[in-house]
Amino acid sequence: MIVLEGVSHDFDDRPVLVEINLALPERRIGIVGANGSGKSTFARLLNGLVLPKIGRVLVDGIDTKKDVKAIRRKVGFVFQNPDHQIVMPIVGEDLAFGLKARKVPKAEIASRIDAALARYNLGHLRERPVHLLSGGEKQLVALSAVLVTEPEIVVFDEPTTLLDLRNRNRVAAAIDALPHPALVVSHDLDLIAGFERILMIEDGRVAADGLPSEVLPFYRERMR
Ligand SMILES: Nc1ncnc2c1ncn2[C@@H]1O[C@H](COP(=O)(O)OP(=O)(O)OP(=O)(O)O)[C@@H](O)[C@H]1O
Repeated sequence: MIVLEGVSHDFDDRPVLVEINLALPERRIGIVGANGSGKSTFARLLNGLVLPKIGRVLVDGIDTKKDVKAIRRKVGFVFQNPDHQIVMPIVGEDLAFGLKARKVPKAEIASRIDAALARYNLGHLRERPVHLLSGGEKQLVALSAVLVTEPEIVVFDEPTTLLDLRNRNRVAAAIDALPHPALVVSHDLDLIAGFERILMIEDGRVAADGLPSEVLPFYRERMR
């Protein structure tokens, strides 16, 4: 479980997150908020991409400031733009990258990549140059590259924003089918409407926290 204790963060003395206290045990948590409200920063705190200036973020009791390597192993992060995440030119190489960094044996790397690509019927893309993939394929490859490292929790930062409707639906189905607990930052309210819990961030604070049926109508009203 992820816990935030008295978390505040600023960039160049400009407050971005203020006094956040949360325990996040649910399997599906959505995070909404206006542009610039602090959602990405919040998401990045959860796997140590951002370390809080004040307070602590704990993942299964481990402080992100104390053991960021362990946190990265536990919490996978899927970026809004897969181009910011995919580092190798060929799909299979990209999936191998994180496993090599974790010193996974060669034979196991091959079988884990096969299994990860098979999950989304992407096996035929294994030798494909990344730049030839469609947006939806790229996002699913980026998700596969995270899942192949076997994280316990997955954080998504606006995973459907860049996608057309068909690809958005593929990624939504992938998130839905994921056995992992997932936290999803999104402006796509349909994507998170079936989640267990929604956090609404406003000016760096948690302005609403509850069921989608409570928080989403409130958020829609705030955005009018
Ligand atoms: N690395 C950084 N350095 C300086 N300022 C930053 C940095 N990252 C974010 N900010 C600023 O912090 C504020 C919150 O940004 P954040 O990306 O967390 O918002 P967001 O809610 O995810 O926005 P959006 O919906 O537009 O993606 C913004 O004003 C942004 O410009």
